[in-house]
Amino acid sequence: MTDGRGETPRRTGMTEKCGVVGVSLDGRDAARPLYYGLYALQHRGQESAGIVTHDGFQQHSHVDMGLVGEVFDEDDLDVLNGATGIGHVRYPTAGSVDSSCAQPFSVSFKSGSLGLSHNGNLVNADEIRDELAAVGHAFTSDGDTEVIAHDLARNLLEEDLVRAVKRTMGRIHGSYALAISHDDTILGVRDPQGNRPLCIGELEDGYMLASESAAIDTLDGDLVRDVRPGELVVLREDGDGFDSYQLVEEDNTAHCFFEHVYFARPDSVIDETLVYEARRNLGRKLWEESGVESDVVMPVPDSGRAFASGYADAASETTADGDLREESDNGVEFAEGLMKNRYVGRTFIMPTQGERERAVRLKLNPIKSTIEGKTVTVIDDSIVRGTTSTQLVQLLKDCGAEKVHVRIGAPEIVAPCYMGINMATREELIASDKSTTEIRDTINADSLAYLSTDAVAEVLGNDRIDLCLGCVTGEYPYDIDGEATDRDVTRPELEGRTMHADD
Ligand SMILES: O=P(O)(O)OC[C@H]1O[C@H](OP(=O)(O)OP(=O)(O)O)[C@H](O)[C@@H]1O
Ligand SMILES: NC(=O)CC[C@H](N)C(=O)O
Ligand SMILES: [Mg+2]
Repeated sequence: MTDGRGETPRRTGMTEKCGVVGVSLDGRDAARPLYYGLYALQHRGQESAGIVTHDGFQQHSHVDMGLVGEVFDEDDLDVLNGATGIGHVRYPTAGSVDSSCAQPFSVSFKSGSLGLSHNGNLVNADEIRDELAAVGHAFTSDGDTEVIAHDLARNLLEEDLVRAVKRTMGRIHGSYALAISHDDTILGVRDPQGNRPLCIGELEDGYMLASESAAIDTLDGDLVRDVRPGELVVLREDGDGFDSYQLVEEDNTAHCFFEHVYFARPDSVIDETLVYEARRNLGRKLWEESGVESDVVMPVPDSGRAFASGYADAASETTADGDLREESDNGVEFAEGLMKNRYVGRTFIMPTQGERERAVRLKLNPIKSTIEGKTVTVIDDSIVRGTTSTQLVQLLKDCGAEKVHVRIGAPEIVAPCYMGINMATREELIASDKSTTEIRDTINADSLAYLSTDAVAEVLGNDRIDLCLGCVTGEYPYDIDGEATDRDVTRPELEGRTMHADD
């Protein structure tokens, strides 16, 4: 058994949330499929990676700081024996940014062993930790994920698996997509509002769970369906199917709309929607709502690409006034005028403003001939701090653009995310205290428009109340101290262990 929990410096500015994966196979070792599954989810977390497997007798674990390709070598994978297991890639949102919070968490207790991978963020982890610590639980981290593992381990001493999970779900509040190993049984759990994604895949010789369907594709599997909000999925032994238990049912979901806008891979299907198509449709809406005639439309790579392609498509059909184009009217030209250095990752969460500004310049370089003397519309998915758009507008003007219009495929981000995405604090968010006109002036654009929140809901096929829109409305689907809510979120009082599953 290996457990390498070394220290490496924090890797910054590249990812925003965690990725989880779990597999149950018919005899074949799970380690390599888990490794490739994590590789497909690398964009969801680059601070640490880990795998826990079970060979029917004992649990094996290898967890370390770094990228998937750095954390595991052939020897590490060779000793992760067993046909079942779970994996995790982390971007920290709660707890320390070091190996003490790297996942999967492992807990051994009287009736077996547990491994737990978590994507999301609990809003009541401290209350539960205090309560469990008071009855003798020793924690090795300050994160929220270990709290879930301990609570479940404790419940498993008194209840069967399904009841124990239900009881834990009654205690934890916030967002969670979990892949859990209980000895050689693999479980998937999604929070009652389905805030973070989790799906089920069928492989040639088994079943798997993954944050995004792209991980299932990587293993040549088929997407079966999303794990439903409030559902527990138990993968059967020997990869022989899965069982489903709807443990909690809520009237409304709170799917994170930003998974579709920015976080997830465009080739993933989340809650039955292909992310690429959603982005293209958001781009089309953006043209309908705020299209502006210009010589050329260009995306801000990477995430702006699908938005710009939808925007340009719509622009080739109708004018900015909504009239059908004449045959002689060529509409607007679509051009990749900004080249991305593929070795620079995501920039918006880099720790200092200086680093973020340098990174944008390092990452994006304009092609002068597509810009000089032209009216340019640049399309991005979002403006967070305004670093990217401020620099881009300047770059394009330096290249001789006559006018620069900026169009954004999401609404203004006015408030932080508490649900597992590392957004800036209110003070850092450019739209938290500025109007769109003031932002336009700050970034020095000739015009600026964002997509409306209603358009987002319409494109994603949800009512507003079924989405988590906290970062754009300032009203959250959870009870968060000091923040407003958009629904009834009364939580049951913490009553120690008197709260029981009722079936
Ligand atoms: O207003 P800002 O604070 O600059 O943040 C917004 C930018 O950050 C993201 O890009 P990022 O570089 O993180 O990743 P991407 O390559 O996937 O677009 C997003 O796509 C915007 O371009
Ligand atoms: N980004 C996430 O989903 C993070 C999971 C967990 N809250 C952690 O910080 O480890
Ligand atoms: Mg970007």
